Amino acid sequence: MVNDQYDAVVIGMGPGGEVAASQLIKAGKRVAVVERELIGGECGYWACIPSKTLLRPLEAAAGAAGVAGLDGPHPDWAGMRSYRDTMIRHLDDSKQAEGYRSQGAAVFRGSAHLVDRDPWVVAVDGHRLTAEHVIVATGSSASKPPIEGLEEVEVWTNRQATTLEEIPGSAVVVGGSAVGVELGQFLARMGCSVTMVQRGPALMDREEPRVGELAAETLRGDGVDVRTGTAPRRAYRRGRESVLELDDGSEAVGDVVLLATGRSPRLEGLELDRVGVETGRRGLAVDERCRAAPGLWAVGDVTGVSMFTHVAKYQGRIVASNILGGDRTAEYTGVPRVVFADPEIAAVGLTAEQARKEGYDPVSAEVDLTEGLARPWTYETSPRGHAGVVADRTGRGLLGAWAVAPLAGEWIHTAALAVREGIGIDRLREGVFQFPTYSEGYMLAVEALDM
Ligand SMILES: Cc1cc2nc3c(=O)[nH]c(=O)nc-3n(C[C@H](O)[C@H](O)[C@H](O)COP(=O)(O)OP(=O)(O)OC[C@H]3O[C@@H](n4cnc5c(N)ncnc54)[C@H](O)[C@@H]3O)c2cc1C
Ligand SMILES: NC(=O)c1ccc[n+]([C@@H]2O[C@H](COP(=O)([O-])OP(=O)(O)OC[C@H]3O[C@@H](n4cnc5c(N)ncnc54)[C@H](O)[C@@H]3O)[C@@H](O)[C@H]2O)c1
Repeated sequence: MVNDQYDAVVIGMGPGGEVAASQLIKAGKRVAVVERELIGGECGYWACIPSKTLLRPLEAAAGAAGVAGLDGPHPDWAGMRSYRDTMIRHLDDSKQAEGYRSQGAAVFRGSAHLVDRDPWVVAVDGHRLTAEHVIVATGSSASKPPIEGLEEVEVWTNRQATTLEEIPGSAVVVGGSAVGVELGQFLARMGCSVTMVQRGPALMDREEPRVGELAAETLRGDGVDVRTGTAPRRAYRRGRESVLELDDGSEAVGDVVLLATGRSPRLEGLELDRVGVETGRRGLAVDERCRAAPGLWAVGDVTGVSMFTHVAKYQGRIVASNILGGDRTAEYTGVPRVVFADPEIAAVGLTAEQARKEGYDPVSAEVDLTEGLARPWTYETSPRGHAGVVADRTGRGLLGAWAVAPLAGEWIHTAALAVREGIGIDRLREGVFQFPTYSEGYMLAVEALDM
C-alpha cells in the first residue's frame, strides 16, 4: 500500500465531481480524483451528451420539413452515429486524465472505498489516500424493476440505447418519463416500432398531468404505441422476440426492452457503513451544505436530490466553496427540468397538486401559444405549443410553470428566474417581452390567471 496525503479526494468524476475537483485545483488545493470508468461520467458518455446529440438531427430534419419553402434534409444514420462517437470521445478519456494531471491533480483509476475516518482514508488501486475532505460523486445506475424472467429477454438500459450501432426493428420502452420520452422518440423517428409501457395514468408523472397528455400526443404522432396505467409482470422469449406480459393482460413485443424506469444512487462498494456513515435507498443523505458527515461531502445523483447534471454541478460548486472556507447552502427552488423531445418539454417549480400539498391556494392557467402569439406561425407551418403557470392566490407569487413547445428548454429560464427570485404575478404582468418570441407565452399565461 502506498500512502498519499491530500486536501481533498473526489470519488467519481461525472459532472458533479468534475466541477468540485476543478474549483479546488484552481484554488491551489492538493486534490486526488478517482474514476473507475470514464472521466465525464454517465452524462458525458451514456446519458445527456449522446442523447441530445442523437436527437438534434431528427429535430432539425423535422424542423426543416415544417418550414415553408425548404426541401428538407434527411437523417443519415452513419453520419449521426459518427458525430455521436465524436461527442462521446470514442469512450476514451485519456485527454481528460492528462488535463487533470497537468493541473497538478493526482488521477487514480479504479473503484474507491472508504477505510477510515478522522482523518478520512480512501483506498483505491493499491493506494491509501488520506485527506481532510472526501467528496462522494459516484452518480447513479439504471434501476431494474422486479419483472419475472427479465434476464431471459434482450434488455437495454440508457447505456446500450445511447451507444447503439444499429437501430432495432422494434422496442418496448418501459417507463415514460425523461429517459423513456427522449429515447422512445429517438427510436421511433429512426424507424423503430416503439411500444411504451408506463405504470401510472400519465407520462411524465412528476409534472402537471397536462404535460403528460401533451407528451403522449407528441409520441403518438411519431407512431409510438403509448400504453399507460399498466406495467410488465413477466418477460419471456418467443423466438427472437422479447415479450412482456403486462398486468392488464395484454402483451408488448420488441427486439429489445429498454428500461427507463428511474435510477438508483451508486453506493455499492463504497463501504460507507464501515466508517459509520448511514445510507438509504434514496442515496447518501446530505445537509443543506451538501455535507454527509464532518469532512465528508456528496454531490450529484448519489445524493438522491433531483437527478440532473445542472444540479450535480451546482452542488459541486457549493461543496468547493464550503471546503474553501465559505458557508454556502444549496437552494433548489426554481431549478428547471427539460426533456429534449421535439417539441421540448420544460417545467419549473411546483405543479398545482404539489402546491396544494404544500399549503398554497394555487391558481393555474394554460394557453395555446398558437392562439395568442406570432412566433409559432413565423417558426413553422404547423405551429405548436402550450404553456401553463401555477400561482399562489394569497401571496400572488409564481409557484411553477411549464411549456411544451419548440425551444421551451431555453425560454423556461424566464419562468425559472421568476420562481427562484420570487418575482410576483403583479411584477410579471409589468414585463415587456421581445416580439415575436415564445417567451411571450408566459406573459399570456400570467395574464390568463384568474387573480
Ligand atoms: C439517458 C439520460 C439522459 C440524460 N439527460 C440529461 C440532460 O439532458 N440534462 C441533465 O441535466 N441530466 C440528464 N440526465 C441525468 C444526468 O446524466 C445525471 O444527473 C448526471 O450524470 C449526474 O452526474 P453525477 O456527477 O452525479 O454522476 P455520473 O455522471 O453518474 O458520474 C459518476 C461517476 O462516478 C464514477 N464512480 C462510481 N462509483 C465509483 C467508485 N466507487 N470509485 C470511483 N468512481 C466511481 C462512475 O464511473 C461515474 O463516472 C440524463 C440521464 C440519462 C440516463
Ligand atoms: N433531459 C434531462 O434532463 C434528463 C433526461 C433523461 C433523464 N434525466 C434524469 O434521469 C433520471 C432518470 O430518468 P427516468 O426517466 O429513467 O426516471 P424517472 O424516475 O424520472 O421516471 C421513471 C418512470 O418510469 C415509470 N416506471 C417505473 N417503474 C415502472 C414499471 N415497472 N413499469 C412501467 N413504468 C414504470 C415511472 O412511473 C416513471 O414515470 C431522472 O431523474 C431524470 O430527471 C434527465
